[in-house]
Amino acid sequence: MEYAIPRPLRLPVSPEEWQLRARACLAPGTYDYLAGAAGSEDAKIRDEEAFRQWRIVPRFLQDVAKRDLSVKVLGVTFPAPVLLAPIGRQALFHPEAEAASARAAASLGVPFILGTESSRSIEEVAAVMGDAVRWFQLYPPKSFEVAESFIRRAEASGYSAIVITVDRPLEGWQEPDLRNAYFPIMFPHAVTNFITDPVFMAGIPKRYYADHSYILNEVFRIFYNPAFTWRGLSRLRNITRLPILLKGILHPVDAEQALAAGADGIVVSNHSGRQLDGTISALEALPSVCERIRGRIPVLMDSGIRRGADVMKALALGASAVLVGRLYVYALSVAGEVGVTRVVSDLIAELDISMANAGICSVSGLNSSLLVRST
Ligand SMILES: Cc1cc2nc3c(=O)[nH]c(=O)nc-3n(C[C@H](O)[C@H](O)[C@H](O)COP(=O)(O)O)c2cc1C
Ligand SMILES: O=C(O)C(=O)c1ccccc1
Repeated sequence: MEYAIPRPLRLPVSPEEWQLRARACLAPGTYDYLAGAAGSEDAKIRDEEAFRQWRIVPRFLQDVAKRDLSVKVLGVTFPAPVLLAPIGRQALFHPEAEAASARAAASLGVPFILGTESSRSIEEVAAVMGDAVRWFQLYPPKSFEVAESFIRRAEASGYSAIVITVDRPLEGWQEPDLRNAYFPIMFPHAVTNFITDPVFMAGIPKRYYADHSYILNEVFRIFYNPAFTWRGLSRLRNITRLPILLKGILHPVDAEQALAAGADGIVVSNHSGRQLDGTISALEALPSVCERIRGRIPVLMDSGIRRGADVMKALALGASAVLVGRLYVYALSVAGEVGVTRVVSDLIAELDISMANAGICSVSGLNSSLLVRST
C-alpha cells in the first residue's frame, strides 16, 4: 500500500501543518515524490520566495463590508479565483483519489482540472461532479488518435476546456525519486484513462489487458511526445471547439506564440519547480507574460500558492485566477474529500479577509498599485 491514513478529527489550519501531517501519513517515498522538485530544488524554493518579495501596501477607509471574490474566466463565473491544478495519480495519496478532490471542488464551485494520468477515469470524475465545472489536462501526445479519443471523451463528459501542459517534454530530474527508486512503473493506477480508452486499448494485445506494467510501458512508448511542437498543437486546435489553455508558459515569446496558435488561455507555471532546476519563478514570469498578452486571453498562474496573500499578489500582478497544486494534495493525503474541502475553503476565506484588510472588495480592484517590491 502506498498510503496508510489515520482519519484525524482535528484538521490542520496552516499550509505548513497540512504538509507536516501529509508527511506523517504518507509512505516516505510517496511524500518525497509529492513534495519534491527538480535538481537542487532551486526553482521550487524561488517560487515560494517570489511571493515574499512582494509586499502589500493596504488602503483603508474603503468600505469593505461586502466583498465579491468571483471571477469570469472563458465566459464562466467562478465563486473565487482558484482552481484545482491537474495532479496525476492521486490514488498514491488517498484511496478515493481524484473522486475525492473532484467532489470537494464541486461542493465549493471551484473548477477541477483532471490530469492525463489520473487514477479515476474521465467519465467517473464527471459522474461525481454533476454540473460542476471541470477541465481536462492533456500531455502532448505522440498518438494523435489517442489524444483525439481523450478529447472526445472529455467533450462527451462535460469538461469545458482542455489544458495542454507544454513544460514536460521529459520528466524532470527528481533526485528524491532516484534515491528512493520511486518510479511510475510501480503505479498501476496511472493507466486508468488509458485502459478505459477504446482507441488506446485497440493497440494492446488481449493477453496483456491485466498487465499494468506492460500497459504503462506502452503509454510511454506510444503516447508521450518530446518531439511535439506548435505544429502538433495546431492539429489538436483544429479538432475541438473546446477552449484550449497552454500550461507551463514562462517566456513572453511563447505566450505570444500561444495566442497566435489559437490558445484561449495560458497558465504561467514552472510546474512548481518539478521540471527544470533553476527556472524563473512563475510569479516573476507573470508580469512580462501579461504585458505581452494585454488582456486578449486569460492568463492564469500556479506554482507556490499557499495562502490568501499569495493569491492576491498573483492577481495584482495580472493573473485572472490561480491554480493550487500540492496544497490540496497534502490535504487529500491527510483527510480525503473533507481535507480538500477544508483547505480550499480556508484558502478562499483567507483571501477574502486579506482583501478586506487591504481595502479591496472585488478581484477587479487588485492591481500592481497594491504592491511594492522589496529590495
Ligand atoms: C505530484 C504532482 C503531480 C503533478 N501532476 C501533474 C499532471 O499530471 N499534469 C500537469 O499538468 N501538472 C502536474 N503537476 C503540476 C501541477 O499541476 C501544478 O503546476 C503545480 O503543482 C502547482 O504548484 P504548487 O504545487 O506549488 O501549487 C503535478 C504536480 C505535482 C506536485
Ligand atoms: O509529477 C509531475 O509533476 C507530473 O507532472 C506528472 C505527470 C504525469 C503523471 C503524474 C505526474
